[in-house]
Amino acid sequence: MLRANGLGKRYRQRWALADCTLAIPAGKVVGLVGPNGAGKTTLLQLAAGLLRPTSGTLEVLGRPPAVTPAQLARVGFVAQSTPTYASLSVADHLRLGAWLNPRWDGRLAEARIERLGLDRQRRAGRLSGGQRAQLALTLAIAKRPELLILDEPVASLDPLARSEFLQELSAVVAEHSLSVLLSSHLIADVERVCDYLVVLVESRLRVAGAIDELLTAGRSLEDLVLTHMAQPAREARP
Ligand SMILES: Nc1ncnc2c1ncn2[C@@H]1O[C@H](COP(=O)(O)OP(=O)(O)OP(=O)(O)O)[C@@H](O)[C@H]1O
Repeated sequence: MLRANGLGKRYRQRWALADCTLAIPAGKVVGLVGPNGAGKTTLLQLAAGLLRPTSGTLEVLGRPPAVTPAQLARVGFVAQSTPTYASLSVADHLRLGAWLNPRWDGRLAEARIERLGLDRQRRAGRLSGGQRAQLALTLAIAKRPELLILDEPVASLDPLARSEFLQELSAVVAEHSLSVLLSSHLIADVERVCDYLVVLVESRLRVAGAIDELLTAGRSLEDLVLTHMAQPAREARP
């Protein structure tokens, strides 16, 4: 799914992500966790091709990210701000999705919008934050990507919507053997849907591996993550 070698991104003097070497097998549902400012969004944006590395190399699904339209079509990305076009209606977004994406699954998109009870004629700018997030997620899933990258996908959803979204994500993964890379501060959600864990602390990779291999008998995922977060990080430099 993702192979990084000495990957780093620097803003002026500050390394947002430093010296990250990582190989995640395809088909995993990866939970990316870490404290605020640890570099999670930076890693996701590098993987989506929205940022260029300052150092090192990165391959996503075996290729450098977002270099060709074909490669772009293989990856779905929902940013933390769940961007939509404020003046376009829900129906316009679905039409736009169909027009822009070669593998667009219109039936899936329509069914999801129906189930969420979103008014197809309502402009995105008039939706609530959670409804906008659901619309953005619908567009990303209906694109039928091989890899779905989600930056804190459930942060603005109510508890029921969050639970339903995670259930649906698991179903989509099972049905379409999709890889997922998602960041979250909610360890219980990571435990529920993810089978692979990546922990970043202060711009550095702290731990990465299959969750069932990382967890020793009797230890909870929350305990494991908190222990790694609490350990002092080395100085962040490439
Ligand atoms: N455009 C930018 N310019 C300068 N510094 C940035 C920029 N984007 C991120 N940073 C810095 O890079 C570091 C990592 O930020 P990033 O957004 O990747 O963290 P995060 O783990 O996603 O945090 P959070 O959990 O709060 O969303 C932070 O110190 C942040 O201030």
